[in-house]
Amino acid sequence: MISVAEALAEVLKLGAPVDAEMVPLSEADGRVLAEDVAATRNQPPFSASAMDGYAVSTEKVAEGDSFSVIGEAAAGHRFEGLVSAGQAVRIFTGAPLPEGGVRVIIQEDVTREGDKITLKGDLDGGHHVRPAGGDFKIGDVLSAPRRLTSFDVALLASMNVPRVPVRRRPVVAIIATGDELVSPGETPRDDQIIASNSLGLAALFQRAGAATRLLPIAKDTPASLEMALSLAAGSDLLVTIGGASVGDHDIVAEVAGTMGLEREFYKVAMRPGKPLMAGRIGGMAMIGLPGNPVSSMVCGEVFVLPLLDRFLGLTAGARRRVQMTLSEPLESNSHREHYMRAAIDGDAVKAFARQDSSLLTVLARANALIVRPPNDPARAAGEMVEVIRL
Ligand SMILES: Nc1nc2c(c(=O)[nH]1)N[C@H]1C(S)=C(S)[C@@H](COP(=O)(O)OP(=O)(O)OC[C@H]3O[C@@H](n4cnc5c(N)ncnc54)[C@H](O)[C@@H]3O)O[C@H]1N2
Ligand code: MOO
Repeated sequence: MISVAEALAEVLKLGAPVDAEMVPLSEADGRVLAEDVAATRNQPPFSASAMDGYAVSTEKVAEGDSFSVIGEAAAGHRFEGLVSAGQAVRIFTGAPLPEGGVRVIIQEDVTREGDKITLKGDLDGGHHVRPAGGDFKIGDVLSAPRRLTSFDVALLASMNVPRVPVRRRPVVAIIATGDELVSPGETPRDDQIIASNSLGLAALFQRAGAATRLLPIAKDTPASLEMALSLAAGSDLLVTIGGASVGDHDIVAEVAGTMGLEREFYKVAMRPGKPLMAGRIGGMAMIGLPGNPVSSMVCGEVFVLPLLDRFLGLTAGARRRVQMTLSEPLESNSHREHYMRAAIDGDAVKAFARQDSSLLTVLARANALIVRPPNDPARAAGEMVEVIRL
C-alpha cells in the first residue's frame, strides 16, 4: 500500500491541461481562465464625479464663497465648456468632470438661488473626483489561470471583454458497477439497493468544472463491464465505482486490464478508500473508486478534485488543510491515514461517533474531514488537528 501523498502524486501525473475555448461572459462564472486578459480601456475613462453637487476650478474654498452656475454635466452627458474661477458646473455622480474642474462640492454644502451658489460652513473636505484610470488602465491584466468569480465577470465586463478564453470542461465518464444496483426511481428487487455514488460524484465533479457522463450501471460480469468501459471512450477521465476490492465479484481491475489498463497503483493506506486504483486506459486517465458510498465520495474529494484542477490548468495539489481545535476526544488511529467525517462548530471541530464508510446520513451532516496521520495517538479535547473543509 502506498501513502495518500504518493497516490495523489501519481494521480496528478495522469492529467494535463485540456484545450481552451471562448465563452461569452454570461457563461464564464466558475470557468477557469486559460489566458491572461487585458483591459481595452481605462476605467473610469475620464475623471468623474463621485457625488451629486457642483464642480469648481479652485482647490481652496471657504464658507461664503459664491460661484455662478454655467451649465450641467450628467452621467453620459459631458459639459462641453471650461469651468473657470468663480464659476461652477452642476454635476451628477458618474458625470465627466468638466475641463478646468478640480473638485466637487456636494450639494448638501451649498445654498442655491437662481444660478448662484454660496458655500455653507463646515464644508466636507473631500474632492469627490474619481481619477481617469483609477480602477484600471488599458493593458491592465486579469491573470490566468484563475477560476472566475462573479466579481471577475463584473470586472471583465467593465474592461469591455465580452468573450473570454477558458479551459473546456474536462469530460468525466462515471460507471457504477454491481448486480445489486438500480438507478434512483427504479424499483429494486429485495436484494438490491439504489446506486447513489454516481450521482453524488457527478454533482461533486460538475461543481468543480467538469462535464460528466453517467454511463449505464455495469453488472458484475466481464461482458457487461467491457460494454460500459467501451462507452467511456473519448472522455478525459474514467471513474469506476465499486468492484475494486478482493471479492470474487470485484472484477474492475481484471476487466480493465484486458482492455489495456496501465495501472499506476492499487491500494492506498487510507480510511476510507483503501482499494483505490489509478492508471491509464485507451488514452484516458482512470480512477477506480471503492464502492462504499462514503469511500467513493471521500476519494472524489481527496483525489479526483485535484486531478480536475490539473485538467483545468490550475495549480493542483492536496486539498488545503487548516488546524482546528478538537471539541471532543479521539481514539488512536490505525496505520492508515484516516479521513474522519466531522462537524465544524464555531472555532472547534468534532468527529461523528459513527465512521462506517456506508453511512451517507453522517456524510451529509459533515462539513469537514479531520485528517489523522497514520498511527496518530489518542487526542484529547483542546488538542489541534488537521481539517479539510468540505
Ligand atoms: N476481505 C476484504 N473485504 C473487503 C476489504 C478488504 O480489504 N478485504 N476492503 C473493504 C473496503 S475498505 C471497501 S471500501 C470495500 C470496497 O469494495 P469494492 O470497491 O469492491 O466495492 P463493492 O464491493 O462493489 O461495494 C461495496 C459496498 O458499496 C455499495 N456500492 C457499490 N457501488 C455503489 C453505488 N454506486 N452506489 C451505492 N452503493 C454502492 C455496495 O452495494 C456494497 O455495499 O470492500 C471492503 N471489503
Ligand atoms: O476503504 Mo473502505 O472505504 O475503508 O470502507
